[in-house]
Amino acid sequence: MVLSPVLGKLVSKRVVLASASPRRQEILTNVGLRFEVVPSWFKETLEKSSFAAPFEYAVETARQKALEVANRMHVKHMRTPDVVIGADTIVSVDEQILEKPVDKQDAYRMLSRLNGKEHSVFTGVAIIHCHSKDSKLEMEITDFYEETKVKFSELSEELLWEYIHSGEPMDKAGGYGIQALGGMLVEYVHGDFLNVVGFPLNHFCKKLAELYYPPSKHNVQHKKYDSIPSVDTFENLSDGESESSNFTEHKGASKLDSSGKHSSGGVYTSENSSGVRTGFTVPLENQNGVSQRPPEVPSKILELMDGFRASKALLVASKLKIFDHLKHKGPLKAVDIANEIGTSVCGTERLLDACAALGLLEKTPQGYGNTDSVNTFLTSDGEYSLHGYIIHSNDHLWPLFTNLESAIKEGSRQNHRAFGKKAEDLFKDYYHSQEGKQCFMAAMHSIARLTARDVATAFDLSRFKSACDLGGCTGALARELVQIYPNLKVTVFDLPEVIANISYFQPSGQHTAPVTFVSGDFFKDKLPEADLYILSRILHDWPDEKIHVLLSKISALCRPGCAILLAEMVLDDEKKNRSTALLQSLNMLVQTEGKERSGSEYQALLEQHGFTNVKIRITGNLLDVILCVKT
Ligand SMILES: O=c1[nH]cc([C@@H]2O[C@H](COP(=O)(O)OP(=O)(O)OP(=O)(O)O)[C@@H](O)[C@H]2O)c(=O)[nH]1
Repeated sequence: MVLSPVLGKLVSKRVVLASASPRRQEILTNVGLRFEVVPSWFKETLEKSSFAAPFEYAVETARQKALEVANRMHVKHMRTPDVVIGADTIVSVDEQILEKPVDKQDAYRMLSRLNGKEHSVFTGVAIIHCHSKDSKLEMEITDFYEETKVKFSELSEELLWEYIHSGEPMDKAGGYGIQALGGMLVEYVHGDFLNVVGFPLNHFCKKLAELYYPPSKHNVQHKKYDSIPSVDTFENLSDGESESSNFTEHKGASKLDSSGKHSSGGVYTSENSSGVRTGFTVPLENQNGVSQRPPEVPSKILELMDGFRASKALLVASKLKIFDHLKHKGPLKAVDIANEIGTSVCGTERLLDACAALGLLEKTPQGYGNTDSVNTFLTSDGEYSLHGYIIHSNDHLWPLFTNLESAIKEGSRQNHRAFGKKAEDLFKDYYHSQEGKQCFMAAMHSIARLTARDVATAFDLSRFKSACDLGGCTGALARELVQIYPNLKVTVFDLPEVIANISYFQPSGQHTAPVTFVSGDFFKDKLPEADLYILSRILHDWPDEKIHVLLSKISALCRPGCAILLAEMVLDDEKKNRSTALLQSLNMLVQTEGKERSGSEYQALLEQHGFTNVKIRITGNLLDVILCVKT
């Protein structure tokens, strides 16, 4: 994820959002931040006239909200959080500060003031880093604000009252919610939209970047409410990490005692002349006597270098069903999990700690527990479980990938090296045992479940009466299609050994229109007739020659107006951008004669068989979708 180097810094920390605002919770949850919500009890009653500018009021209120929560959590429960985030949003118009209206009349007064005019929305944000030392709370506080200008249209009295009666204004600064009905009142927005909604996410990420990757000294801004430091892209930041890069001290953060007062002296780590935090400085000179510093740590390279370790930790934890145990019995201590699954305590503890540090598990004094996304995607019984694909990756793809070097040298698949036998046909290899068959089907099923909605809705398919999903395996996509298009009759066509095993994957107790299953080999046997032929993750298994055989068979059955829907990872034409798809192409190299292709390559293949009007949708999910029509 693009922002992960910055937000990743918070993954292992206990983060608390000191706000009851559902909008702030949503904005931060949407970017994957995990935090507890502890609404602040601070009353927003600071004397407005004592602040020189409206933003100072918002910043101070945000600070007080966050300080109240940090102190309360430390004193009351002795559960000191690592980071507390507070925020306060106000509207400023004609030198007046507007907060949330107290009643409908108040909302009317506010909205009348804003009517037909431009106003400013300020959100003040405070980020407090807490440390408990000798049971005393030490805090380092960073604050900032963001301003967005919003202009209201000229609105009639009637419209204002209609809006007020909707109830929406009551818990919103300035008496409107730009993200909902209030959006209709707004003529323009200059600046960060989310700032108006209640949380300036962009500035927050930049502030984190500034805190965790301090700029070199000549860039440091000293003014209290100075401009945002320039950070080009978050992903390019070197995180210079190792464990020592946890927040220590930075320009712009002031050290506070538990009363919120600034204290002198402190825990500053030293900064060398280039602003790099070090414990001590080693002078380095090259042969010419010019002093040199080693280059910044290449975090992206290090991450890739070690990526296989993280993958394997995830695969092994899944294989050992650790996530399943934690879902049903967690939180559990390492020793209890080790006893449950029959593993060593020392090894299990290391694996659990690694999974926690990777953000998969939560580690608390009660033990280890799953995060929400692990419950959804990594346990074997989750509706959108990837467990099947993970086991396939561990047992099948991993051994193949260990032979990638040979695959590159030889340009061919490596089943013989990985599994000690000559590869026949891709599917014969998988289906040689009942276990292999079910493992492969579970893998395909889990990807199909996760992608089916996006594939089915990438284009409007409502004009088609019948569809045939060639190689449709367990019917996961077919079922999604009949749900979305109730008039569509869908047939799944797959090998007899697949059809014989579909009962394991049928949903229980769901009353959806039935899907028909027909067994056969799409290269050899007669295909069912249909208006729409679906090939989801099929063409990438095969070389061009085989694809031509299949497409010509389909083309022969298609009348004009019939269509083909492909679901594949589509490469960009220059083959340089989509790393997931490019890595998938290596995955096809180690095990098949197929490959991933670009949109133009698919278009060329399809057009040779009379399928034109090729449209491509990049879904943002694992599979992209191509629709083309027989002319
Ligand atoms: O367009 C929109 N403008 C503002 C909002 C919401 O308004 C409130 C602002 O109030 P405040 O900053 O005091 O925050 P509270 O909701 O009281 O929560 P705290 O516990 O943090 O004090 C805020 O919720 C904005 O989201 C909006 O929704 N749309």
